[in-house]
Amino acid sequence: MEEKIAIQGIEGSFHHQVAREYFGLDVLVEECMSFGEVVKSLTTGQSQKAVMAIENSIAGSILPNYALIDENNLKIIGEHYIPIQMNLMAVPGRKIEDIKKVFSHPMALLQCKEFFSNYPHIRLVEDADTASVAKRISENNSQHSAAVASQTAAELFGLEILASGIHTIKSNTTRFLVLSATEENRSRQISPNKASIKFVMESRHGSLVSALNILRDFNLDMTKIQSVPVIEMPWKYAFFIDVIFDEPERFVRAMEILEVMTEELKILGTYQNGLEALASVPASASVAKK
Ligand SMILES: O=C(O)C(=O)C[C@]1(C(=O)O)C=C[C@@H](O)C=C1
Repeated sequence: MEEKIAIQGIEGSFHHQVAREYFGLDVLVEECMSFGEVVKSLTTGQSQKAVMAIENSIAGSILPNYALIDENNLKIIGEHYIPIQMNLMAVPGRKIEDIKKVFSHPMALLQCKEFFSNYPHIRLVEDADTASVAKRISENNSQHSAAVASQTAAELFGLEILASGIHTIKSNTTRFLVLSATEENRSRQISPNKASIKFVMESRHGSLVSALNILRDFNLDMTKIQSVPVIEMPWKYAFFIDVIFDEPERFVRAMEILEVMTEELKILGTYQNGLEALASVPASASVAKK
């Protein structure tokens, strides 16, 4: 059976771009219209792996995705970063003054807030993904609506770009996780140098600092810490932490100690640090047309 990769969005979305860069140009994707659907596709075995955005350098973390990964016991088997270039597009011949509504994925709209503050006559409407709104505007020949999406989406669906590079900070980057329902389903057998963990601690003076000191003692370099509320227990938090390391044995030893110190410790996955690969990608790289 050919391996299927669940993505949020359709062909021409940023998730699609990631799937093609990570798995190869002829990757077989399962298009899902929400992150919940992506997870369902994995847990029901419809897809073997998935790509899921987790944070953006302008808009921040996608917190519900941490909960989805955790609650469904998904494994993080890789990560991939891409530079994100946002463009405003409409059917050919339209001007920005003609546009009354702009549709896109919520994270995409957040990344362009500053641009739209100059156009108060435009209403921003959240939608499933960047590419599907571009497709719909094209199919309906909408005269007063526009989409925020990639240049690839404009090319795929025959739209004209009214303004390019409209994201607030030019070095806009999104980090995506590669997920699987089982640990065995790894795609790359290279030894891991990054890990994502989650822990919950008793809330007492200095408990988080003691846990972080263990990471430091074992030379684990923390690249991210995210607190997420524990839903059943108001004002209690789970900490999601990413670390990079040179020696996997040090990671294993640190986890043995953290296991004892915490109420709950979960290793969400060990994988290859994707930032090293980003350094070699040109800023304008995008999905080639099929
Ligand atoms: O709508 C898309 O094209 C997506 O792939 C979704 C998504 C996201 O989930 O953050 C991906 C990257 C960008 O940061 C904006 C939107």
